[in-house]
Amino acid sequence: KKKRVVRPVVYGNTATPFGFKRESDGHTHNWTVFFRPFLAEDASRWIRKVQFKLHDSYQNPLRVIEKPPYEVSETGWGEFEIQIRVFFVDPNEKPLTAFHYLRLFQPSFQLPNGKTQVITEFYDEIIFQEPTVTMFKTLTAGEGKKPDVKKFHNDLLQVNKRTAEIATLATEEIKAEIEDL
Ligand SMILES: Cn1nnc2cc(CO)ccc21
Repeated sequence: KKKRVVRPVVYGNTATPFGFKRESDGHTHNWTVFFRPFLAEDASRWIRKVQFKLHDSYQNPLRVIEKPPYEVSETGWGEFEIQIRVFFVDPNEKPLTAFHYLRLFQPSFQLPNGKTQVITEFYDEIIFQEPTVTMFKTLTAGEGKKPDVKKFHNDLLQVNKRTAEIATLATEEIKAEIEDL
């Protein structure tokens, strides 16, 4: 019987304008690109490292993050595609590649402190087909934990609905597994 585990994840970026164009290099924004599990769990138990491939004209454009939080903060002036590669602890799991188009100008939100911030988040799910027993234990250890809602900004309802669906699915799968053991 297929032992499949689904892990909800989120990736995207935030950006804040300087409010001026920096004389030295023409930069106008601070930004942070990130990849994180949707549930508040210690992702380093199943994620070995995350690579963010920036625009080639950045200093050492391939940024490797070995422990959470898996994010890169930079300054810049333009929007461009960032390749995100997620490497797993389980050597049998091949790396996941995702693409995120860095957004500096919208969708912009007014933060409680009155500051304007661009926030863009994409919700995705990593499907582990037939993980090893160790991996299965590690992956299901994060089950049912509440998501770190404070970090969420958009389509929260949709994300919650989907998460509930996944939790139900995963629970059914685990029940079926237990019957099969
Ligand atoms: C495309 N873009 N936008 N902002 C950038 C900043 C650098 C580093 O000075 C390189 C490329 C950039």
